[in-house]
Amino acid sequence: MKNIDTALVNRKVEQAAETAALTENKREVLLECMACTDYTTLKETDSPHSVTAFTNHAVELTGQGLPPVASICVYPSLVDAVGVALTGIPAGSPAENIGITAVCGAFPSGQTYMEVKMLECAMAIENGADEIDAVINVGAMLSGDYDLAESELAMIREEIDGDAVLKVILETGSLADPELIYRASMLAMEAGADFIKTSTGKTPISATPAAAVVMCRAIRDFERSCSRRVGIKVAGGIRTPQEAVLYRTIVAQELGEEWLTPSLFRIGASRLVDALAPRLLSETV
Ligand SMILES: O=C[C@H](O)COP(=O)(O)O
Repeated sequence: MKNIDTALVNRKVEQAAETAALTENKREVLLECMACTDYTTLKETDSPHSVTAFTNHAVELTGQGLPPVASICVYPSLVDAVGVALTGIPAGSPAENIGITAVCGAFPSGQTYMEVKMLECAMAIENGADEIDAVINVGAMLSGDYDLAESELAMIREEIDGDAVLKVILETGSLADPELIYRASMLAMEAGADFIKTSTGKTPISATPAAAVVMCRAIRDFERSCSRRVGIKVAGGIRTPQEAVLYRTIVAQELGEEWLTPSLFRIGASRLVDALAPRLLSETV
């Protein structure tokens, strides 16, 4: 078990906060945060009609000169509605690059049969999902049954094969212990995750800067030992441009500027775009 120096993690967060404060009003930084956002709607009230309007809004923002978000993130049953809303985008439009993320595997609890989880992933992909966000077996992690947690993720990886990007949600607020967050990060990457993601956004504690630092350290160690780059997605409770810039700064500080691309860094958020877009459109930054 890796020993995590919590005092060092806290110093890293403070250091990132100081750097972030210098860049949080820079237009190019905010544009980059927008391009790395998985624009998310995960509400019990969502419907084909509401996610169509949600998707159209993201597309319209590109027409006003803002970058396309990385993906639209929805429940699996709404993937096809997003797909329909995205078809018909003229070739060459920046909005063409918007992907579709489906939260799968009995999101957010993950508490169902493996067969159901795998079927849900397969159906989401069949309906047009490019990316799957699936939660780790948090109960298994907390009970010390790490082999079970890893083998379940490996089964999901095998099910989706190379047909979609796999983001594994660690639910860091529930794992709480930094050493357990590090271990969960490592086993998710060993099971084949393309990204590790902090949280579902459905628990009392979601993304925290300290958890992001620990995950970045695991990503760095994993790359050193396995020569594979894994992305990080921070998600849950991120509403303001300042928060987004803090996470971006943590990623740059811990992993390097080369991680600041949608293929290695995502911000999962339902409200961030509504805060970023007016500022960027009013050109006050
Ligand atoms: O996966 C993304 C999260 O559910 C988004 O959480 P949020 O609604 O707090 O932004």
